Amino acid sequence: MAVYTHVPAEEMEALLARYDAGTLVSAKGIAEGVENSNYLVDTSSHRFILTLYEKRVDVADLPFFLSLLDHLADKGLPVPRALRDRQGVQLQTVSGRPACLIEFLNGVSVTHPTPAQAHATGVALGRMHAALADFGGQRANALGPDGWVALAARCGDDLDAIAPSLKARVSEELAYLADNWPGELPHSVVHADLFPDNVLMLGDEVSGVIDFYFAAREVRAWDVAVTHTAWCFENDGTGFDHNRAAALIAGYDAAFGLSSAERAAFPALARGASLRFLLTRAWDWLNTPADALVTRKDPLAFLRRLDFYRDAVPGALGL
Ligand SMILES: Nc1ncnc2c1ncn2[C@@H]1O[C@H](COP(=O)(O)OP(=O)(O)OP(=O)(O)O)[C@@H](O)[C@H]1O
Ligand SMILES: N[C@@H](CCO)C(=O)O
Repeated sequence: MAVYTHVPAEEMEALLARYDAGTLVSAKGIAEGVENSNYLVDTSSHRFILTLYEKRVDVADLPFFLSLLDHLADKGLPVPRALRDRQGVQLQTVSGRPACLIEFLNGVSVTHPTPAQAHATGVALGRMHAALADFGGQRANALGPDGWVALAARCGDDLDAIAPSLKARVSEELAYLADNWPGELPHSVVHADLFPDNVLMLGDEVSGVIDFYFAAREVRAWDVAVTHTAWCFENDGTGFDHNRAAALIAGYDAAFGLSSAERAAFPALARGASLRFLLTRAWDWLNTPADALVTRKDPLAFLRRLDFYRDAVPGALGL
């Protein structure tokens, strides 16, 4: 459930009055998502998403995110823009939180992707990377290699309360990545969180890519690795699906291209991707009160992925 901030109807109406967007018909809190509060807003003429930024999103980063959405939408990608009010303002304040009224895109998130859907996602990611080649926005990746070291230190000994010896396993992985991280590969602004719940699909077509709030400048192929970790396993990190992986990589390769250096580095990139989600989930696991409305995500689902990438021969990854 993700509605942290309640927005009274009167405040919703006052917000809509700033736009040429019709009058309020209904507003419903959206259960999915964990980071921000989201409402589905229907007016007499449109449907919107109202997002109130909470928790991890730093207000200082919002201009970067909003210009990124505009850049990708301008290039024809299925990315929702934050609407401008009659004064040209995108970023509003609603119930005391920074907020945006965002275009609604049709589509559903799949839970068991088919190879065709994984292929379409690879194509969408490749097109996004192509479109980002001339995007000048700058945001450092707080959840890149340095961030993992810091987050592991903040979790500290408590990691072992999640699973025996998890702290040692994380340290071993950080040491491996310190020696093997392919930081010399091409960088770009990347989505960095392209999980199935952030891709809207109609049949086998991608109708929307959402939730850019972890986007940052990083090794570009790391984004492919993040997507690989997110799309090619069962939720619990078991059951790697080679066909899905091969389809995802083929789609990306057709739309943008994965170089031989990026392929060679893929196991290390995928280990870094798995560690990123293991650590953020571990932190949330340790710091979310048991009675919170948000369902904590299982960190061990990414420990299983990490073990898989450590042990897999590169040819098994669908590259
Ligand atoms: N532009 C959009 N068009 C249609 N539906 C959307 C749009 N933006 C968000 N949604 C819906 O709202 C849900 C939550 O959005 P989102 O994933 O951005 O939330 P979040 O709390 O920021 O996310 P997360 O926990 O994934 O980091 C999505 O699963 C989707 O169903
Ligand atoms: N996609 C992430 C949540 C956002 O960081 C996860 O599943 O852990």
